[in-house]
Amino acid sequence: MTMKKALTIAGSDTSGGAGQQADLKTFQELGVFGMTALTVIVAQDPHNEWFHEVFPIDVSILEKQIETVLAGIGVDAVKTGMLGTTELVDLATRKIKQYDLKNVVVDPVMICKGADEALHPEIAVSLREVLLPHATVATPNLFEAGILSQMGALKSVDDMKEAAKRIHDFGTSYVVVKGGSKLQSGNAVDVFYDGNTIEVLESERFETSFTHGAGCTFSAAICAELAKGSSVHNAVAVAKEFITEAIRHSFALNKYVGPTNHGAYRMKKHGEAIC
Ligand SMILES: Nc1ncnc2c1ncn2[C@@H]1O[C@H](COP(=O)(O)OP(=O)(O)O)[C@@H](O)[C@H]1O
Ligand SMILES: Cc1ncc(COP(=O)(O)O)c(C=O)c1O
Repeated sequence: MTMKKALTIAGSDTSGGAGQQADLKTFQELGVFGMTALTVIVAQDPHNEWFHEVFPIDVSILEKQIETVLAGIGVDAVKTGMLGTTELVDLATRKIKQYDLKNVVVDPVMICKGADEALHPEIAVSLREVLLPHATVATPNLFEAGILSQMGALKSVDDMKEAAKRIHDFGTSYVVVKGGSKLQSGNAVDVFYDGNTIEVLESERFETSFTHGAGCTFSAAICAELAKGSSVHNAVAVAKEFITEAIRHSFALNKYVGPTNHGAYRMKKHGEAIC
């Protein structure tokens, strides 16, 4: 059996719960061979949960990494995470077009959990006009969907539906707007739009702040399922189940950071005790 392959073009989260570390763990858990192209390195102040420093890498180095994978190996699906600068957004898009990639998941990361301001507000324009037209699936969170759709703060499921439609209009085939724990709702609500029908995806919502990397994990699960040949509808359904179990069993690394548990979905499926 040939193993399916997925590439993440994303940042490094040194603490291991988000970014390409989360993506690789998720690919592995879902039985897909993961590869990486590093865009930025994120360092957090260990004594201040709100402070993030982002160090973008040189565009030519990202290009060499992407070429290593796309020219030398090939992929069944690709996802983008934190891209950090307009130059890195442009390069990632150019490569997606050059290699005519089909299963492209764009997680338009503009913010780290806990913050309330975009890390790189200037990349909104290139995400909207350059990258999103080439996305098979886009997975903005509530904040990112508000910026990309130019609707400002989204406060209701109806706002999320409108934002999903506007983002679809940029050329993205499928859009998932993640309400997560930001939306005032009893459940964890996401909105899924396929260009025709809007579906509201609801799951149990956990009272926890240990959701570091939830969005990365969710989009990586979609990417892994697409790599294995799933339809987008099925891939999103598996990803929702994957992230629900991962958050149900999330845990603290220290008093600030708690990642999701990437092994929980597999352990539950195999009837194993979840640790
Ligand atoms: N507290 C929670 N309980 C259950 N599901 C959650 C919770 N927080 C987020 N989710 C789910 O995790 C996924 C990622 O959402 P979110 O955390 O909002 O993304 P991001 O990390 O991009 O901000 C979504 O499917 C969302 O509904
Ligand atoms: C490299 C990187 N990408 C993405 C994110 C976004 O993480 P989340 O999935 O919690 O939104 C972070 C957050 O710290 C990060 O460090």
